[in-house]
Amino acid sequence: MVENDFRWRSGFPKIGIRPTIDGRRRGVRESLEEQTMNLAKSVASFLSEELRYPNGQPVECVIADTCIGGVAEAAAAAKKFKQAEVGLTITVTPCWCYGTETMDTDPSIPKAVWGFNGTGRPGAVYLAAVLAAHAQKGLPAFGIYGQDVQDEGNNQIPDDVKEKLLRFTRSGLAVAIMRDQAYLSMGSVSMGIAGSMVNDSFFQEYLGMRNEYIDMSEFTRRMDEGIYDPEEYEKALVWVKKNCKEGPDNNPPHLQTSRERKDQEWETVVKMTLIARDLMIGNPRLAELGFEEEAQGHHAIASGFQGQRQWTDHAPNGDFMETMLNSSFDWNGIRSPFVVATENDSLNGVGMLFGYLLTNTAQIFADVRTYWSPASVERVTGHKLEGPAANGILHLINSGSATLDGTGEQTKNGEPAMKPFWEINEAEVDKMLQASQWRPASVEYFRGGGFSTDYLTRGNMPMTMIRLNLVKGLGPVLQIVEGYSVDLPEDVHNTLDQRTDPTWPSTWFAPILTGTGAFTSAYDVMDNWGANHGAISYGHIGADLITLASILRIPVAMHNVSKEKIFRPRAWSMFGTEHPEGADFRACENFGPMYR
Ligand SMILES: C[C@H](O)[C@@H](O)[C@@H](O)C(=O)CO
Ligand SMILES: [Mn+2]
Repeated sequence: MVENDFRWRSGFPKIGIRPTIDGRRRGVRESLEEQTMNLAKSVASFLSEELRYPNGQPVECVIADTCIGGVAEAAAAAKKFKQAEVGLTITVTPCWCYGTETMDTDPSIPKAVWGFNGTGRPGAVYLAAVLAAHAQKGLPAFGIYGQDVQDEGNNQIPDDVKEKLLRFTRSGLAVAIMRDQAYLSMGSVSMGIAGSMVNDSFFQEYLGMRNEYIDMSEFTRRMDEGIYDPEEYEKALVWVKKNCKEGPDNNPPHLQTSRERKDQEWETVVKMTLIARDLMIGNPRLAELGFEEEAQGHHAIASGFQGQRQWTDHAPNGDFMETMLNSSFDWNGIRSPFVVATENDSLNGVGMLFGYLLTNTAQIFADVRTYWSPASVERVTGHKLEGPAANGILHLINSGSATLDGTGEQTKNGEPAMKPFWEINEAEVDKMLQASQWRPASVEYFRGGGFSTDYLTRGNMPMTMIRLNLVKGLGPVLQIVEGYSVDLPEDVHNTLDQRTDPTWPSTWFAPILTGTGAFTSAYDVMDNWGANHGAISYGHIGADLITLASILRIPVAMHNVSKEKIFRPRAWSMFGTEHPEGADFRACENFGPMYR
């Protein structure tokens, strides 16, 4: 297992914990000091036990040096947090304190307040007061308030509070980690796909991210001039020849290429993979080889490769490169996955980045290609869809690349899963490789050849598919659908798969239906989808995505997450409570993007 330290060399943001207190000395404050600080300590140790950074290390919390009873102590905490690179704050209190005097006022930091629901000196009343101040000052904050009254001195964190603390922290950390990182556009617009017209204002204002750009000719230059680590290249090629099974050539005989040509293409795609990674994150080996500038990389936490068509009309496609980088392992061993969008669809890349930062797991990039109604499946195959698939399925099939984690060959409690890299073992890597073939690319599409990743995702995985859209006049909008991957009988899959391109990776996806709106039927899900692509994450993470989107002020236009799991800043309810979806749009518009 490799911890890719170089990628994360700038470190991770920390979580600032702010114990606030009633500032009155000679009795009140003294009686609360210990309890308040203990509450902060228990939140800090709970979060560090539960959550990890993308490199697998436990998240780090920083607690203010003193309880915060007034503005001087609030300022001292803010100073300490700045030095410690705190990226989000959680204020905790068991008592009444003075709202605007103790609050965190940094507009670029996601914030939550846990007001202990006690009897003696209830923190919940401070919570209400400070959240009113946050609303009034346009600094939205999340309010956490346990359902049940706790006894004074009881520092146990109730389960409902834990769930909210985790949801806020996962989302707040995602926001803080992506901030100041870059999206690297490798190439430009692919086949007129609007998502690959990188919108730098969106990245800058909503995500706090930078944009980097290179022309795809940079790959040619680095290959021609040998700007990659030759030792790693040899190692990679040996590993690929041994572990990546080349599948049958599906091209019509007159388009099939020679063995010699295919071998050359393998060499090229392996070099492309090294080069794309080095472009994203840099590589100290390049400096040793005399390429100091290239060794720096583009500080990219996500990227996209245009591929089609200028590159793929002439050179091997990016499928191997995209798949390997998006997977949780390569020739160097098990490691955290990268985020690389196909067709440079930067908006899908952002969807993948959201899913990755919330879960630390690899993300599937796919075309949302076909809605198969139960009637069509029966007409074409004679098979009647059943179980979660009974209402129809979506064929998620990408034009040749998707993370190998998407095979579903990792397991959790015996069930197919996609896990953070530190939970994946070598046997699972082997199974993912065994379940995948590398099919010579369909030359009618990809004149330059290459190898497409071919696998079928195992069924019964809980999955969440999302799409970020940009709408002129409105801005970014997120769509979320939770569902399951589905197993089809082998012959049924083969018949349906043949209709698209059998050399590509396939996932059969059944959305969870609610019977209303966009979730009336699987057809309605597809019919409301905002674009040709979706980013798919393991697990039902819709609630975390909703929280994340609210921090970034990105409204959610469709989701099938149950009401009780939705957690947004308290001020959202000031925009209406009967129809939270409309309130979300109004709140996001009112507060505007995080960074301006
Ligand atoms: C090979 C084809 O051009 C595909 O790449 C194309 O249909 C898409 O993936 C569109 O999103
Ligand atoms: Mn596509």
